[in-house]
Amino acid sequence: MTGSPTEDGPDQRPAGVLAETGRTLRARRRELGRLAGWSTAEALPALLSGYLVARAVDQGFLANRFGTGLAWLGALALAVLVGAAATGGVYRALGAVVEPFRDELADRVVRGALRAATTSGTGPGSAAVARLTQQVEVVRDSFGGLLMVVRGFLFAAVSALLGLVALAPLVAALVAAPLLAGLAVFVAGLPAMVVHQRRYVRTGEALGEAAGTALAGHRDVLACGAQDRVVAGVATRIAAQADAERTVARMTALRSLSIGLGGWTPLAVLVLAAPWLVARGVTAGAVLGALVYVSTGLQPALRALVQGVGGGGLRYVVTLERILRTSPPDARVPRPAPADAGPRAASASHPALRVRRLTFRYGPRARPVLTDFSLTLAPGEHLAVVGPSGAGKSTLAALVSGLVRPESGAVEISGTPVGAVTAGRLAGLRVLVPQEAYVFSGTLAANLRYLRPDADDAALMAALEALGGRTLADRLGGLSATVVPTALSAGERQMIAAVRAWLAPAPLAILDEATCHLDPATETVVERAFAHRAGTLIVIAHRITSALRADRVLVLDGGPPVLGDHREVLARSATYRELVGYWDGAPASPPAGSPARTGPA
Ligand SMILES: Nc1ncnc2c1ncn2[C@@H]1O[C@H](COP(=O)(O)OP(=O)(O)OP(=O)(O)O)[C@@H](O)[C@H]1O
Repeated sequence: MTGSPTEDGPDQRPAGVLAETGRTLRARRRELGRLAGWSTAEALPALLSGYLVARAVDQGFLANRFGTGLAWLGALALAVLVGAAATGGVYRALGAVVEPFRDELADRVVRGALRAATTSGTGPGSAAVARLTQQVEVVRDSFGGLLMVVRGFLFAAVSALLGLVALAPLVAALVAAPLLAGLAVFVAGLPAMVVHQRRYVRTGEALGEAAGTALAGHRDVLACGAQDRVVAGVATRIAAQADAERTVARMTALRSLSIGLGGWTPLAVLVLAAPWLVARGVTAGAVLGALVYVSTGLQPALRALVQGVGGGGLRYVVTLERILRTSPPDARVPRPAPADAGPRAASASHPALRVRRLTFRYGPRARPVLTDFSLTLAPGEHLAVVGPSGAGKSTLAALVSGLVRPESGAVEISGTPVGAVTAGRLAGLRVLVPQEAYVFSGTLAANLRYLRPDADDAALMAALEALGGRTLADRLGGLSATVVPTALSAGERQMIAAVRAWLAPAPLAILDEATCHLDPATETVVERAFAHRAGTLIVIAHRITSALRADRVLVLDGGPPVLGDHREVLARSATYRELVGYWDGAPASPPAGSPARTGPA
C-alpha cells in the first residue's frame, strides 16, 4: 500500500470542510428541525417493529390466539405505512437544507472566478467555472446523500435501541456492544480513507493531464523522437493511479469489517445466546423481536452509513476541499464601500454624474447606440430616461454603471472615473436595479442586506416601510423567513431588489425599468422613496408618471438626444409627445419604436 496520511501534507483541509459544514448546518437550524420531525415519523417502524413482533408471538401465535397475533402484526403494518408516508416529507426537508447550500457554493465559485478575472484583467475562464460548478453539483449530491445516511442511521439506531430496551435491557446490551465496536472501527479508519480518496482523485487528474498533453502534442513528440520518454511518463502516472485505486479498494475491507462487527455479530450473539436469555426469563417473542430490530433496522442502517460515508462522504470532503481552496469563503462579492462612502458622503465638489462624449457600439460593424453623448447630473438630481424600445436606454445604464466600456469618452461618478476603479469601489458609487430582479435563496434579511451588510433589522424594516414592502415581508413571515425566488411573483422579486438597492450606500441609483411589474400605486411609492433617498437618481421610465416626477427628462430615440424638464422636452421632442400621448391612453410600457438610429448628441 503506498500513500500515507503524511503524503498529503499542506493540502489536507478537512478542518475547513468541517467548519464549512458546521456553518451551513447552523444556518439552517429550522430546516434541520423539520427534517428531524419527519425523520422521527419515518423511524416509527424501526422503533416498533421488534416490539410488535414480540407481542404478536408471545401474546398471539404462541398463546394460540391467532387473531391477537394478527392484530399486533396489523399495528406493525400501520407503522410501516406511516413511516413510508413520512419519507416524502424527509426528502422535501432535505431539499430545503441542501439546495441553499448548493446555491451558496455556486455563487461563491462564480464570484471567485469573476474576481480573479477582474484582478487579472482577463475574461473569466469558462472551463474553470464549468469544472467548479460541476464540483458544486458533486458536493450537493454527496452532501444530500451524507445527510440522508447519517440521519437515517441515527434515527434507526436510536429507535432500535429504545425498542430493545423496552423488550429486555439485557438484550439491548448484547446488541449495543458489538454495534459500538463496529462503529469505532469505521470511525478510526475514516482519516486514512479521506487521505487515500484524495490521493486517488489527484492521481486521476495527473493522469488525465499527462495523457491529454501527450495526445495534443503527439506530432511534436514523434518529430522530436521523444516517444519513449513521453510513454514512460504516462506509464508512471497510470501506475500511480492504479496503485491509488487498489488502496481505495483495500479500504473497503475496513468497511466490511465494521459492517461485519457492528451488523452481523449482534445477530450471531442473539442466536447463540438465545437459550441463555430464555433461561433468564426473556421470552421467545422478545428474542425474535430483537432479531427483527437488528436484521431490519440496525444492520441496514449501519451498512448504509458505512457505504454512504465511505463513498459519497469521502467524495464530499475531497471535492468541497477543492472548492474551498479555489474559491475561499472570503472570495465574496465585491461589497460596496462602507456606509460612510454612501449618498451623504458624496463629494459636493463634483457633479454626481459626468458623461463626456461617449460613443458606444456592440460590435465593430454595428451602428453606434450612442455617439458623442454627454450628460451632467448634479448631486440629488432625478433624471427620467425615456424612448422607444431599442433606443439605447439600457445601454446607457450599463455604460454609466461601468458594466460595459465605451469605445470612446468617459463616465465619472462623483468625480471617480468608472473605468479606473475596482468592482468593489464601483459598487460603492452606484447601484443598478435591472428589470429582471435578482433574488437568491436565503432569508429575506440576507437578501435585503446584500449591498449594505451593516444594516440592522430596524433599518431593514424602515426600508420596507418606506418602499411599501411591509405587506410582502409579513406575508413571507418576516425578516428571518426563507425566500424561495421561484415562489415569488416578478413584482415581489422587484420589490425585494428595490429595497436592497434603496439601502445601498451608493450615491447614484439607476432603476432600469426596475418597477415595471409593480402596480402603479406601489411603483409610485417606490419611486418617491428613491427620490427622497439621499443621492442622485436615474429612472428608465416606462410610465408617464415616472417622467413627470423627475427633475429632468432625457429622450433617446436614435436621433439627437433631447434633455430638459417635462415642458421643455414636450415642446422639443416629437418622440416624447408621442410617448406621452400613448402613455396617457395606455399607461404601460412604451411602444416598440423604430430601431435606434445613429445620430450626433
Ligand atoms: N448585447 C447586445 N449585443 C448586440 N446588440 C445589442 C445588445 N444589447 C442591446 N443591443 C442593441 O443595442 C440597441 C440598444 O438596446 P437597448 O437595450 O439599450 O435599448 P433600450 O432602449 O433599453 O430598449 P428596451 O426599452 O427594449 O429595453 C438595440 O438596437 C439593441 O438591439
